[in-house]
Amino acid sequence: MIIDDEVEPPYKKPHRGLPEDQVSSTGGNSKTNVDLEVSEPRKSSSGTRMGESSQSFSGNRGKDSIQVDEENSSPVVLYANDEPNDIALGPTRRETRRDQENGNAIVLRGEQPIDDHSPQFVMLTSNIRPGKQRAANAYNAMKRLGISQETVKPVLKRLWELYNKNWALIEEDNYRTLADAIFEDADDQLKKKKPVMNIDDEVEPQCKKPHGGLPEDQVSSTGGNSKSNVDLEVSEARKSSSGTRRAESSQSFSGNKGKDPIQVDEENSSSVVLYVNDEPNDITLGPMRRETRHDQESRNAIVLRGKQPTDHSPQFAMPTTTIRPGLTDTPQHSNASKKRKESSLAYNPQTMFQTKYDIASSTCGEVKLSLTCSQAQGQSNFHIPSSDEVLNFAENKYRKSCKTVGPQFSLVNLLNDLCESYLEMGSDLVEKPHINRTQIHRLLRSNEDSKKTDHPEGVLGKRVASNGNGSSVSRNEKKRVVHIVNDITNGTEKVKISLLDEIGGEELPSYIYSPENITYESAYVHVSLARISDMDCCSGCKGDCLSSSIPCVCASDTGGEFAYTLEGLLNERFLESCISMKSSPEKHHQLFCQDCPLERAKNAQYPEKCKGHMWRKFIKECWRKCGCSMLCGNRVVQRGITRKLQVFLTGEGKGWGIRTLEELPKGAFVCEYVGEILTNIELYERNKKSRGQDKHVYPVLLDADWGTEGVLKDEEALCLDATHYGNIARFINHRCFDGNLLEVPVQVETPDRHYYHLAFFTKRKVEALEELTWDYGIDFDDDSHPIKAFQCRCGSQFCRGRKGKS
Ligand SMILES: C[S@@+](CC[C@H](N)C(=O)[O-])C[C@H]1O[C@@H](n2cnc3c(N)ncnc32)[C@H](O)[C@@H]1O
Repeated sequence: MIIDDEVEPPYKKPHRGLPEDQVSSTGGNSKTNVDLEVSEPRKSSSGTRMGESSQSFSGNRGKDSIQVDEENSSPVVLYANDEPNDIALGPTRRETRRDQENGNAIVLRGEQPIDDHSPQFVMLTSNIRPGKQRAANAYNAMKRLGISQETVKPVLKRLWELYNKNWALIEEDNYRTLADAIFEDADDQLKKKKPVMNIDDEVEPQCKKPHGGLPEDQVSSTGGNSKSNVDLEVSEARKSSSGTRRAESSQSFSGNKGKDPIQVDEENSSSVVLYVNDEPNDITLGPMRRETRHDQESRNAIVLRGKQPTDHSPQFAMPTTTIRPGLTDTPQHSNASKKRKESSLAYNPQTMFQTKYDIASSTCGEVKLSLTCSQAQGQSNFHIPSSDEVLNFAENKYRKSCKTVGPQFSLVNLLNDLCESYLEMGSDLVEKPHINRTQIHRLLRSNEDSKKTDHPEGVLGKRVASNGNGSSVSRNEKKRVVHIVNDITNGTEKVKISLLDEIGGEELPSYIYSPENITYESAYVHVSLARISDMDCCSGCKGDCLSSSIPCVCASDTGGEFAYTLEGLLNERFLESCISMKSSPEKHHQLFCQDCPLERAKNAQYPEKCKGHMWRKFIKECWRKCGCSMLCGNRVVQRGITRKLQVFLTGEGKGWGIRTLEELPKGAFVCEYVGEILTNIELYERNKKSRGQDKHVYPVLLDADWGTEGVLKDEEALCLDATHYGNIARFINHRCFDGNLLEVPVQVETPDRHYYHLAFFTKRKVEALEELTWDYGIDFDDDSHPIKAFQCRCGSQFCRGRKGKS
């Protein structure tokens, strides 16, 4: 293979994440298909073919990972040192390295490594496959934060799928989302992993598993103590007192506020008990029970307070824990500590925050965690605050930000918050350095913008220098919290539906995901085979009713023509007529009840006259008594969600919304509206109780058939309320007139039209990543309507609710 120095490098700007001036590539064009490589400087004489010693990012370390087009290729060989798990955030050596033999190739510039752990980057090869290259870029960016490729890989893959293979979204803000996802992952792992080990036994062999959730190489160990260290230990409240002494200067948090701590270190220690309920913690979304629990024995508690549980509240999920001064550096643990320390330099959020922690788990479900927070080191004006001071401060902070234990609870974050509080309390600075994700984001961005350093502390240092007070982050600055939930359906739908908050600042929605409607209490929903007459079903059909030349009886309600096409879309004629009915109801039938259940619910004694309900076309699907298969083309809504959808934070003052991750053709079924089936009376009762205080409202009326029969009984006048139980449709926002979805009543199991399914279909082709919206049909001037009006921010030129209620 010939290396041609003269040839224009194909990738001039190899890496979005790396400052351009730090990486350059030479080398010629080639057809070489090269996996991203990191290799030792090699003795290879060819200089062209990657030898045995090369390591590829695709995981085949030590193997020959590239295919070289012998004739045309000239790979750029890039070297990185072979230190595993290095801290990536250290200043790096400014240097240029070359493949000695071929005189080409890698040019890596950076600063001198401060120590042996400094990684060196990496790599560009000519004609790297774009996907691979972008993956490698991502690995690089993360590596610079000390996150190993092994850790990044699964998260990156997940994000990549989540974003529908859209690399740009992953690369945005210098991989901020990726970094966040890795954090979340680590948090999740921490939460999920059941601790194992009797914490009372402090002998070395029982601390085999250093960390409840992270792989061993991701757990760091505290080094020595310093005056500014904070050591937190998390374990079951216990009586043990042996082997737990730490150096005199170590400081522990105490939650017991003046009461006797759980004595561990007789001289210096005090303990904190964190109580969180102990149900499995995998309910991602749901109203949360916030509670305070005390350990009877120890009388010590960090109190996580919040609202009283509601009827709908699932419980969340952490083992009972105690925080107390360090155990991990005791002689008994020294081997394990050492081992952990050796491997602690891989990904570890705490390393990023300059905070280290030791975690050990026991066979009886306890976790011991020691946290060292070292930002305070070197701050001349730092004093060690009292434990009570810190706890009060942290508790207040939590109260203010409503950070109660919920689905997003993370022990690591909590500990980190405590550390931050410690720093804030201990520092005399007006503005304090919050070393948190916000900081990391800023650092990432700063890295990209300034292209000056790989070292976040370097950036910090400059900022510190710039304002002269040791800090760059305003205390009041709003924290940016980015959430990613992989599947909000908790596996109840056939497809996963992710949730993404790229903006931050919004709590995760609080409700229970339900894929199907469920009666709350009094609603009359009678589903039985006996109610389905022969005229209502096609018991003689087989297979797919749509494939028959003569439509079966199930099409009779839709004029002898099925509502669906062979492609599974809503029939154009049917769709257009529904759209027309909705957009100009006056031209079509308005139905008026003799005795309107809505008005009755408002005023039972003197109900006002019915204001009218829009008459709708129904789709009647094949159902249980029909002979066709579940794959029949006339069973679309009942097969459930099939499209790739995502809940996202809209950032337009509308709260969460839904978007599609794939292009949707016109007439595509998206989802149905699922909630609790309530009577109107029940809905009014709920509204009365909430007194309009709820931020968002989630009811829809099932009034498509009101007024066609005589007087509807209260238990037959129904609505769906997705406030507490609902599916993804609860997130669909309103848009005046030109929303891209249309709601259509669908009969799926009963001919009774007072209960039906409300299904959403696209009114037109919808592009990937477009928000999905429908017109709620709100009268923004009607204050008495059960679906409360809001100040509309739909952005439509036809908006009729801009001046509505705020
Ligand atoms: C069914 S929920 C939709 C999901 C909601 N955005 C959320 O975050 O949970 C309806 C509520 O969303 C908000 N909303 C929906 N469409 C809106 C719009 N066009 N402008 C402002 N707020 C809107 C209103 O608060 C409304 O009560």
